[in-house]
Amino acid sequence: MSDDDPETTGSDAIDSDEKPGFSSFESADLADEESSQGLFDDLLSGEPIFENKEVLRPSYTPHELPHRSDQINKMATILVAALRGETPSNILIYGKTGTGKTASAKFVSKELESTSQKYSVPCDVEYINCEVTDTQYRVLAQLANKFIEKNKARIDDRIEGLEATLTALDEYEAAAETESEADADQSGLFDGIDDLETSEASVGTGSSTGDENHQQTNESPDEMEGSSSADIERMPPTAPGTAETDDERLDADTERSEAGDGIESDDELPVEHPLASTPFDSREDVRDRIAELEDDRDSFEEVPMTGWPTDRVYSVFFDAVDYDERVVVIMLDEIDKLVEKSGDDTLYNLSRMNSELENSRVSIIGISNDLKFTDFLDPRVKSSLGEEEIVFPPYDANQLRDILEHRSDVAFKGGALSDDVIPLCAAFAAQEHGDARRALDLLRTAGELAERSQSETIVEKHVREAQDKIELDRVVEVVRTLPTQSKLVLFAIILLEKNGVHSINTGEVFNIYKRLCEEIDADVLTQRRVTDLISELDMLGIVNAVVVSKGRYGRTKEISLSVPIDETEAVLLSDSRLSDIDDVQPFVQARFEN
Ligand SMILES: Nc1ncnc2c1ncn2[C@@H]1O[C@H](COP(=O)(O)OP(=O)(O)OP(=O)(O)O)[C@@H](O)[C@H]1O
Repeated sequence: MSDDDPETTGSDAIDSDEKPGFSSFESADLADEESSQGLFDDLLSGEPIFENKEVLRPSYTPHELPHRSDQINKMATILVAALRGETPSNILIYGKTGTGKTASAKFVSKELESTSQKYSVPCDVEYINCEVTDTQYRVLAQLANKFIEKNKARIDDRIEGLEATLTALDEYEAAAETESEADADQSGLFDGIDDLETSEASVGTGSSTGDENHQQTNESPDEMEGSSSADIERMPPTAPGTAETDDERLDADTERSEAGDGIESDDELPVEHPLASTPFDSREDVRDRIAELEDDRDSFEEVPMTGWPTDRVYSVFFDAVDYDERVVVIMLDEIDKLVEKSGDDTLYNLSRMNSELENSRVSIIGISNDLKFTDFLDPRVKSSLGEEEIVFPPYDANQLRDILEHRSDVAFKGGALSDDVIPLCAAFAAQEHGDARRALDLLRTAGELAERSQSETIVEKHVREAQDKIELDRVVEVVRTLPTQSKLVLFAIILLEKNGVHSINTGEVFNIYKRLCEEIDADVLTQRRVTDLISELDMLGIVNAVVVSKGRYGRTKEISLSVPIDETEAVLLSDSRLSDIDDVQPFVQARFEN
């Protein structure tokens, strides 16, 4: 069938349906074709620069991670314990943003899961981004629900397997019965002298059956066993009787009968009783187990995203993890955000779980770009979590070049990059702090800018423009999402700078800030709190605040703006609460003049 078929059918159906709306839409289409202004034509006609832009996006997980083999190997050496059924040490991964921590950890966990499947060792890896899931309740609820889901899926698989066993058992018994009947018929056919007792015995599991068969075929018991074993080996165990002769079937039954109670134990005999390699003795046992599993499945109650007491959530999570024998690796990315937002209770609970778990074992991988976050941890949590530490150093320009070259082969059309583009992107990102994400962003943005300007190749100019654009986008985003109080503090600094004040100090900022608050009826924070907000702006890279000593007058902060003043002011004024503040300009000016 061609791809076009459904479309053709679709439009036919529309016509015959006599829907005036659709018909006129179709004719409008034709009209548009003629009257099109070519808005998109020009853009489409330019040879696109990208072959596959997606590989430059942060969401893309690369198959190779150049310059991270040491860290990846170290993680693998620690986590291999999980594949041996042991508990791997907890790992803390540190490194600045964009140094490949998440990508490497995800790569290793993917390998771990696939190897565990290959060797049928139960091992689960769960990834949680604590920037999004930042409270103990949410972390535990998310983990609980993931494990409940996994448990349910495993239970369903098991039930399916047990139901298949029951079906096999039905078939097996039906086949056995048919053979016994055939046996009875044949006994009659042969010479009509077999006594009733013998043919009855062949229906059941009596050990005389074999002798009966041997008599029927006039073969010695030894010859009989030899030929039947070979034939049985070719038979599928779940479908007895499909490809075998009646004699072979009888032979198989004979063997089973000799093994006692219908369950085969002889290794040489491949047609097994469906329960032979199971822990079950009877159909009833299997049914009981299915009912038990169904009860288990129904007993799992998903945790709502709010509303339960945390200890209940923990207990559901605990039971869900311990339901099966397995090693569980919990990966907490941006773990510092979790500690910052809600303390170290979650980590405390997770790290002491192993002493209480009966079936499973838990190991934690924490990922952080804040090297100091462990200072806020309870010493017990700190030592348990940091059993192994792996540091991801920033990439240097050469390493970033390698990373970009790997990606650009797939991302761009041949010849789309001029020679200096990758080195420049790498150099810019290395200057920043060796951030591969930034380098990839730069390359992608440079490509987009080149595409937009209908250029056939990306050149140095595009990279520089991309650098400015990314920086501005970042500032705009950071400023736009600041809380109102921080916006007011920042606006105070902007007004001071605009009025030519250099070496701005906290007192000056506070005075203007106070005035601005009054203008828009906002609460006025204390000077100490305003000092904290200035430090936060400094950390975000929006202002630069250096502490300078003023001799016997003590120390003070000198503040200056680190971002483009006009664009930042424009973003602040786009906030509806702050937009009136423009009017206070004369007032601010007046304060400087006296
Ligand atoms: N060695 C590498 N090879 C290829 N791509 C890499 C490498 N290191 C990082 N990257 C890419 O850089 C981007 C950022 O990497 P990643 O998310 O792993 O950084 P991170 O250290 O976890 O940063 P953050 O702390 O900000 O989360 C991703 O797109 C990733 O694919």
